[in-house]
Amino acid sequence: MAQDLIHSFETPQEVAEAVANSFVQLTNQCIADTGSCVVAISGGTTPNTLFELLNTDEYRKQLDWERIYFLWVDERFVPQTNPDNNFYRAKERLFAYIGGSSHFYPVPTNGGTVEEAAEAYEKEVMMVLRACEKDGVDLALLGLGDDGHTASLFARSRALEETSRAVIPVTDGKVWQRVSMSFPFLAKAKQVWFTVVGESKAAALGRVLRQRADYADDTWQDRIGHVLPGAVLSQEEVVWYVDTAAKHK
Ligand SMILES: O=C1O[C@H](COP(=O)(O)O)[C@@H](O)[C@H](O)[C@H]1O
Repeated sequence: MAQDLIHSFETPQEVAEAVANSFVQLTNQCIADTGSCVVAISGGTTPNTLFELLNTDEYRKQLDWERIYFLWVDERFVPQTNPDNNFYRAKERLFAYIGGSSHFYPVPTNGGTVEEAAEAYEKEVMMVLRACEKDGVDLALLGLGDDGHTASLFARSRALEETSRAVIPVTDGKVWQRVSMSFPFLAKAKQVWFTVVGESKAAALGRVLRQRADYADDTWQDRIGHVLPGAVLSQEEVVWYVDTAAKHK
């Protein structure tokens, strides 16, 4: 039976500090056990504070940057110079500073079509996993939209019908065309952590947590179509880092 472990904090800053501390512990343990740690980072603005924290002296020196491989859970199909691009935000806050000592793999969005970008990114993701001798990411750091979407997997999207591909183009999501890791792929993540902050998320978080409790005995496949995307993943344990404003309802 799947279980949700919910860590609540007063402020978004405290949430980010808790995630950063767990991130240090998990990546170091994973590297000690397997020689590497493959992390898939959420899109959106919520991870901004985490990126900034990881780029402080305190955290920079606690992380084994050369053995952490950063992938993106999802990306908006806009050039990497566009402030709406998820990699752009992470680069401005973290990767431009960490530079050569880290391995990071942004989604290729600077040309071609969204379908080509998804195909190319899937190959890259598989190449990283092969090199690290893993069949899924060690950690998926996810967020939650006001509408209950996670990654770029939206309720009623065709993307939810995917059964085999790891990375897919999403052309029926919101605002942009997008590239996203699929549920079949995210279902193989060893650890799943959600970070959810702000009052605008309260209604979606409340619904998602209720659905997760109602469907706790169901597989992720059986949940599709019945629950919001944030309630689909059914790893044995899913960890939530939330602030008071998001947990309010
Ligand atoms: O579009 C997206 O939205 C969610 C939430 O974004 P945020 O800006 O509220 O943090 C995000 O988790 C997802 O990865 C992203 O593509």
